[in-house]
Amino acid sequence: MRHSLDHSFGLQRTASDRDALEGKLEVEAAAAAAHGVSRIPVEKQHDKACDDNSDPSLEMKKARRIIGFARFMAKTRQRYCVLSTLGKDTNLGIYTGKALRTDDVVNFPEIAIPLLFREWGEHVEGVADGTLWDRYIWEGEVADLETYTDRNRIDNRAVFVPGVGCTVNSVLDMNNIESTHGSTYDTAGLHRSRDPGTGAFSPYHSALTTAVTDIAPGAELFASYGDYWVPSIPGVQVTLDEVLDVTEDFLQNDLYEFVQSHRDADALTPDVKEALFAFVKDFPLPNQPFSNLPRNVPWADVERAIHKAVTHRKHTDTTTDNVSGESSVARQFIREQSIRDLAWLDEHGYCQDHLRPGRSTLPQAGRGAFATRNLPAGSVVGYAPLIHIGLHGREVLRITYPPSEHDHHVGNVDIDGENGTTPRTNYDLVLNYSFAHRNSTVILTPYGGMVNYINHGSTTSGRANVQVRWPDKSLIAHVPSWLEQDPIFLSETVEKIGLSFEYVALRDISEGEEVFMDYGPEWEQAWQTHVEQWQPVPDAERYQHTSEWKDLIGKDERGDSNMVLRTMEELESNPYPPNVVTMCRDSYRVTQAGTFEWLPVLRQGHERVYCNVLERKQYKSEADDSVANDESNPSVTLYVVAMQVGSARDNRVEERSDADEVGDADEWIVVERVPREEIFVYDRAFSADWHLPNVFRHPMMIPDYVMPLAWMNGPPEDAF
Ligand SMILES: C[S@@+](CC[C@H](N)C(=O)[O-])C[C@H]1O[C@@H](n2cnc3c(N)ncnc32)[C@H](O)[C@@H]1O
Repeated sequence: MRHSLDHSFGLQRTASDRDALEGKLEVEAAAAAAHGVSRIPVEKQHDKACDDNSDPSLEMKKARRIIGFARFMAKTRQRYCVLSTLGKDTNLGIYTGKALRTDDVVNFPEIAIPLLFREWGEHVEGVADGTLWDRYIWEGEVADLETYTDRNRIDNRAVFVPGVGCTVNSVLDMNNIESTHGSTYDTAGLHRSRDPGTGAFSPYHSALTTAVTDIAPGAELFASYGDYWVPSIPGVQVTLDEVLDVTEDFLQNDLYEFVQSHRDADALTPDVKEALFAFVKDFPLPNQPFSNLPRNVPWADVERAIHKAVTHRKHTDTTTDNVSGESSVARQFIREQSIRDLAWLDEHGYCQDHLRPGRSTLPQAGRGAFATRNLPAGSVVGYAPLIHIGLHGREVLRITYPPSEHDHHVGNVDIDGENGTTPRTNYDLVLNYSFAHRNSTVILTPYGGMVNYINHGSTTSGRANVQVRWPDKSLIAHVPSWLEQDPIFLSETVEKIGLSFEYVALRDISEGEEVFMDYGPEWEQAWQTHVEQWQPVPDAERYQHTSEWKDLIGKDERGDSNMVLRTMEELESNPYPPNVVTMCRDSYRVTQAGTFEWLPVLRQGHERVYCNVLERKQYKSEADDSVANDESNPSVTLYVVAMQVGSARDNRVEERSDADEVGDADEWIVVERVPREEIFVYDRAFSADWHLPNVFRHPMMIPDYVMPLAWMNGPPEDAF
């Protein structure tokens, strides 16, 4: 047994303590929501940098989410990461140890680590190493990442969100949780003008997951990954709606019908029916619809349930052959079987909420992991399955920055000079969250809840209070024999996870204490060298991410989208930070007078063009041409902008066959009457801290005491 329910922080408080705390947090959360302290609403996440809005239903939604989180904080109790009950127990799953109500927050907010080494939706065929990663990549939009090109807002950004989002199973129309989109951009107080830790950790946080329905204690959590995502990943353990429909159709229209139509046959005894059912369930050929048939349930029970469903359907719906939804017997059994006994979870599961995130006590480290309860020496405080790369991790994780017209803004110059030809390379940020060994090509990235927040503290200094170890038995995500296989095996085994770390307390850890592990002497040496040699990039003082900058420039009571944008003339004396751009869609019409006027956007495309504000004009209304000169009359502000329409044609270059049609990127036109909400304020592509050329990159080192001999295939050519 790894831990006891009685160790739960929540249970140590009296019921009235808890209620009082819960009430207090709810009040605080509601107050925070009322003051607009919140995350970016889901509906607006595609255009994060520009606007929020004050739609009351969104405010309600925000407030409910915050209250949900407050409830979660007040009722901290264990959640688990254990075998899935689905199918044949072949993948991990997450269970709740406590009852959840709709909108409750399920977990502590997770980190979101942006990825450049792999694009969203890019499932590379035939490349073994790194392919396993395809299953753990989310669309960058999920965490509100800045785009990778300024002008196209849907380029394939990718993000890694460890924890619940990586472990949860999907039974598509049965989802009971939902990952909340968006993130909080938080550099933990570090700035590129003074801090060597800048860009060495991810600034994107708060990937919350919320319950979309009431959930019983012990129930497995299911998310919907989206039907469109799943088929592109071979063998992924997701049950599609349509597969469940086939299962249901087989159960009700084939098996049940067959049994009914032969019910007078002497040979069809109860034993024969059970044998027939068992045969189909364990059909020797891989067949997903059959593998979703109710397991560990006798046919007699299934038959009774189908009978009930069929009778119910006859009474309620005589016109369609509806076998999904409420009357779906397969779904009903999956739901029932996915609830585990709490004692069983306690015995077999790994608690995922012993740790919570917070700002590290180490000034340059960013955020860290803190104990949510007293954790005794020897107890498992965290658990993480590991995404492995066997042979070519150093190549896979090495990224090349595309030369772009904005490189000089972020110090991202080609190494040959500003107009040179050799693009800059670096390791992707996720390397800092991965383990490697000096004498091996193997790279392991943990995806358990909260463990990615654990910072380095050396054993010699006495700061380290946890260490990693291999689980001592076979688990769904840990196959001990892999520790005896060589890196070639790991590089070829890309269809499943087979390695996990346990994070074990080296001594008693008190509630609230920061948790540290020893990343190894090489890491410590590399960090010291980095700090000694670090220099800020040119013009660093002027950098401000838009998430902070928008607040500073001021907003009126209607919210960010009404932030007054500066004209080019005003910018001369009061410039934006160099990383900020203004953009809009190239949507305009030519007036009879031959001028250009904004046309309300019909094409909701994702392409943008650069624009510069020339003038702000007051009109009586958006539809009214007359300029308002009476200050006391209500009026709207519309913008006159210079729009770089040539760049829009550049955007479409690839789609054109005739190169002559391509316009001049320097072609600018003046467009009148552009509403404020159609001008977007963005961070330039590649301007965020983690793209800087002077950032620290180093993996944590796999400790020698856990490093399998079989993996030591010699020092890699490209050492870190
Ligand atoms: C696995 S992450 C730990 C979580 C990270 N602090 C965060 O905010 O996401 C490793 C990175 O954290 C930072 N870090 C960890 N321990 C540190 C230490 N002792 N001193 C400075 N930075 C540290 C470094 O940027 C390192 O590359």
